[in-house]
Amino acid sequence: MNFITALKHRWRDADSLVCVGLDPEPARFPQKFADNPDAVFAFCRDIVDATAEYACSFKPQIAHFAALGAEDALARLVAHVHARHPGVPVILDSKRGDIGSTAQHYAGEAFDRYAADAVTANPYLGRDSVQPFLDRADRGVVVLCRTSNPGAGDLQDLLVQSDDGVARPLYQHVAQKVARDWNGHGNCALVVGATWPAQLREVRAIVGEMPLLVPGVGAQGGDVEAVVSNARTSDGTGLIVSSSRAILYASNGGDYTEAAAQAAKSLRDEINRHR
Ligand SMILES: O=c1ccn([C@@H]2O[C@H](COP(=O)(O)O)[C@@H](O)[C@H]2O)c(=O)[nH]1
Repeated sequence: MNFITALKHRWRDADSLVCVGLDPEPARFPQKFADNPDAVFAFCRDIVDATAEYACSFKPQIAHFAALGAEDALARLVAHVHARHPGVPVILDSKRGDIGSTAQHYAGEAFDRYAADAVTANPYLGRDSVQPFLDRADRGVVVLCRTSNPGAGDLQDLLVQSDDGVARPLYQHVAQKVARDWNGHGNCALVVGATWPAQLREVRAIVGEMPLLVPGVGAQGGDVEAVVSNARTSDGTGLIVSSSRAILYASNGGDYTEAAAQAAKSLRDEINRHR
């Protein structure tokens, strides 16, 4: 089953648009992990198992593992999700992009080494840099469009001449390109931050039913109601609303799994009240 179909099944079966972000920061782990040499894997596994019933997907962020030399933990974590929670897609957040010959290896990294169902990709180098990801029709390609960070507009809002001769902000041009030209296999999605509700609405108008990965609720302060009302599709889905720190570190005490589960459940319920 391809990524987009698996995601749709999961939206329906879990009645959830919540994506649980996996951004390990050992300094924020509960005390019980202090002497555990496999703490990164063990903590993330516990969070996965506690939150899976409320999750439409998981999103490990690769830098959080690589900076710790924990790539092996990341590979085992993805394998754990596939084995214990089949049908819950894993989106590897690596934001890769390079010339085609190197991008080929980035696609191998995400889909073969880590067995991710989808990957985030940076479109800045152009279509050929994303092509190795696009070619994997069974996997998803989640292209950066209007990111959640404060400086997103520095470049993404610059006006560029689109193919139809009209000047548009770069993020709208990216949305148009991906929806009209790059999505031949129907395996694309876009990243648009929860911190930008007006832009979410504009992107939704451009891309139709294409899934949007929306980070920025929780720790970054994005408004859930504004996200859902501006960017859901006509059937009340279309969104992968990602939250990492607010779920992972809901408690650093002995109740960390219950607190994470509660945080994921309450985000799911809040989203569902508005869709
Ligand atoms: O525009 C973007 C793209 C990716 N991210 C990533 O999402 C999570 C957000 O973490 P929170 O703790 O929920 O703030 C993190 O891994 C980012 O690298 C993003 O925030 N914005």
